[in-house]
Amino acid sequence: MARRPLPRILSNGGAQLARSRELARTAADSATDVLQPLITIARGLRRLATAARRRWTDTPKDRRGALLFLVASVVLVVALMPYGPLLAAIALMAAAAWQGRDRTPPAPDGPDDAQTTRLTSLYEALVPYFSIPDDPDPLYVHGGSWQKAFPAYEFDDSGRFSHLVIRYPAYFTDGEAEARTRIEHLLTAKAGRSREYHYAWDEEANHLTVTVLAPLPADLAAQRFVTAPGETVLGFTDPTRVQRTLPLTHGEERRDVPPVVWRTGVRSTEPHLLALGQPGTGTSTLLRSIALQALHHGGDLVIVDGGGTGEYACLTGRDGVLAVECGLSGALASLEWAAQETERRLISLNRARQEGHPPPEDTRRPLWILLDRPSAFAHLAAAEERRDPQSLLQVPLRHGRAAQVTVVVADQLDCVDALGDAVRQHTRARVVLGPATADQLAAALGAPPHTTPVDQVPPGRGYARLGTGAVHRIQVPATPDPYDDATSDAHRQAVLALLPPRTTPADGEQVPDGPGGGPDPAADHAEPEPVPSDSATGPAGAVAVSPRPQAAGGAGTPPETCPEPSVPVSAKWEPQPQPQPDSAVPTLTKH
Ligand SMILES: Nc1ncnc2c1ncn2[C@@H]1O[C@H](COP(=O)(O)OP(=O)(O)OP(=O)(O)O)[C@@H](O)[C@H]1O
Repeated sequence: MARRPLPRILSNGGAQLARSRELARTAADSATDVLQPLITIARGLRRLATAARRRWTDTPKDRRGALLFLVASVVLVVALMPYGPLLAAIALMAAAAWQGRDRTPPAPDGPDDAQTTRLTSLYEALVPYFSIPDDPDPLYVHGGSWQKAFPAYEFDDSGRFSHLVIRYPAYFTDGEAEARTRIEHLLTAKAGRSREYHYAWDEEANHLTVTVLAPLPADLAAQRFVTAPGETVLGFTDPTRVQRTLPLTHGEERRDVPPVVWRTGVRSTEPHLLALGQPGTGTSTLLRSIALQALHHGGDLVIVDGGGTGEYACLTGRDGVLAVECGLSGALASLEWAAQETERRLISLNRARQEGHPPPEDTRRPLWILLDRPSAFAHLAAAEERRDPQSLLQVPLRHGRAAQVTVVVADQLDCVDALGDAVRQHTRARVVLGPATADQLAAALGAPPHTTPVDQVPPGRGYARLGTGAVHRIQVPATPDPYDDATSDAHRQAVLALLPPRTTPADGEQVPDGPGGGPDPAADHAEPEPVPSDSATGPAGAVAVSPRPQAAGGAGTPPETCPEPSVPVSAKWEPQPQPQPDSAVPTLTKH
């Protein structure tokens, strides 16, 4: 079915709203400036009236007559004097202006004692890093003054730094990543490890600006995101690094949140994605979130789950989901079909181009291949002397972009050695979730983040980098498995609402229904059916790989443990330039 574009107000409504709010705020500020004298006099008159009323109530009743007589006499004298009423009005306005003045005490000029102690201790800690014995006029010296070293600082209500500008001597090697990292670690320790900091090095001015980052919202649930076809929201980030915002609902509330949007398709510069993380940090949740968005935009999905824990059962048999595979045979069959389908699309596209026709209809529907923990299959395939399913990703990874085929791989950080070369070289969009060392982040993303990772992070929190772009902090929207008992009801309903309807079964075919409308996990432990060899059958037509429920620990289910790495445990992964036009891709290579 043809899709109509979103109305303009929905596609860029967030930006318009933000602009209108900004205009309203500017207008209110200007009006307040112009009306400030009137506001002051009105406030003073109110204070004078309150004081007069208090005086009247405090006066004993037997003296009120005399007081009233005195006031009446003064009013009479003023009224009879030449220019008396005018002078009285001027005097009243002056008194009101004086009474109505802003009486908030001015902020103290310098830091208080506790703040001075913090600044002094930080200065002393930096001395060994920012001084050399031969410096005739050292900026940093033991017992020296911090005033010249810290030109700007701010503290929060708890007395900790919220913003700090640090000057450093020109001979400090701020171009070296190691030297910077040393300073950043020291500052993180001194300013409090429980928060995240952004470090901006100004190499021209020899200034380092440290800013405390507000925690990313961790309560955003899966929902329909206002995005165009070909755009996938990976998560949400800081407003400073992203211009665009998305309107999100959170219960009754509406918020505009800056997203990290990944673009796929023929014009994408990062057509495939690799998500890494420690176990339980939310990589499967990210894949589920991507799957729901892909289905919403009319994509076809092949899901291969090496974890074998049935986390994608909710997608089985849904419109657009071609297969959800947990066993090795099923994974091999599905990926073989996906590789053939990519080739078929390429041939068809090429033929159409040569004949001067537009791309054929059956090559336009996006095909998504989602692989969770392929490293588990690598181990199993080696044990059974069968083909590693990852080897079948070569064609989709290399040529998928032109054929609207997108590959998303998720695996554990410790199992990165088991990922094939093609996966490492062709996944230019990268996400790392959960705790990770600075080295692991730099190796996986191809560049270190400008913020320090914190020790305790909620699930779904991490970093994302699209190609050679900036490294973003990211929080993945909560998209839990709706069939998991631990999932809250609100989150379950949110995910269920996003699932497409079930595929109408072909004649005689049964799509099993389990509890809660889901598939029966015990219904199929058998090896999958052979894949039709005729790959020219488009996914939009007859389903190439018939939907089947998840195997839950059957003979073909891969082990849940991570396979032994094929190189020593100390093996290190580092970014390596590619010998291709897209050579800036962060690749992970063995040492
Ligand atoms: N973005 C998120 N927001 C809220 N909760 C999340 C988020 N991501 C994951 N979780 C929760 O964290 C737990 C682990 O998530 P998930 O299964 O996606 O992790 P994983 O990295 O795939 O781990 P494993 O490989 O062990 O399955 C689940 O309970 C899930 O609901």
